[in-house]
Amino acid sequence: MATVNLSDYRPLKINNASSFRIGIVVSEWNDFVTYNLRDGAIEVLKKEGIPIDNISVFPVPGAFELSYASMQLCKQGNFDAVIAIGCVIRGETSHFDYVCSAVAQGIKDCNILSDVPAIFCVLTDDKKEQSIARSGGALGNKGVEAAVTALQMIEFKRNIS
Ligand SMILES: Nc1c(NC[C@H](O)[C@H](O)[C@H](O)CO)[nH]c(=O)[nH]c1=O
Ligand SMILES: CC(=O)[C@@H](O)COP(=O)(O)O
Repeated sequence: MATVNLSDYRPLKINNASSFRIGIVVSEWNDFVTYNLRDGAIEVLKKEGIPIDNISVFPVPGAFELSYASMQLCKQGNFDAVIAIGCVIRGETSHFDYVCSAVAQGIKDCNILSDVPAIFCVLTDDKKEQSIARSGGALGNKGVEAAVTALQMIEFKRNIS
């Protein structure tokens, strides 16, 4: 299968990006993946003009905890967008399904129940190799895509205000 880098993007050139404040919640489970997602996101935010002091990173134990932490940040009102970063890799039991479903619903709830865009940057993979490929490997970096999405959603919100 041809490798497709899903993270190629053209600079967004967003107006007033220097005023944007971004919260990043990153789970430490599978940190060999989540830290690469985090770094990919931060690289894009800096490229697009977000001052590093406007980017706040908050670690949590696992993907399941992303919901609580992201909701807290969204409701706090100090950020223009929150990016939830995690990596869930299937094990032997159905625990994978419960964790993935819970965090997807939890981040969705942040969008519905708060006024702050919450970006779902959680890999839900069957194999470790799939996660590696999507966190700076042959298939790009989902953290890059999440950062682009965050900026686009902030601009969306400002355009409708
Ligand atoms: N197996 C993975 C987990 N499991 C831990 C849960 O996310 C959670 O921390 C625990 O159930 C306590 O509430 N977390 C991941 O992020 N990735 C996994 O592969
Ligand atoms: C996604 C998980 O929680 C997973 O790592 C748990 O592994 P297992 O299903 O083998 O207990």
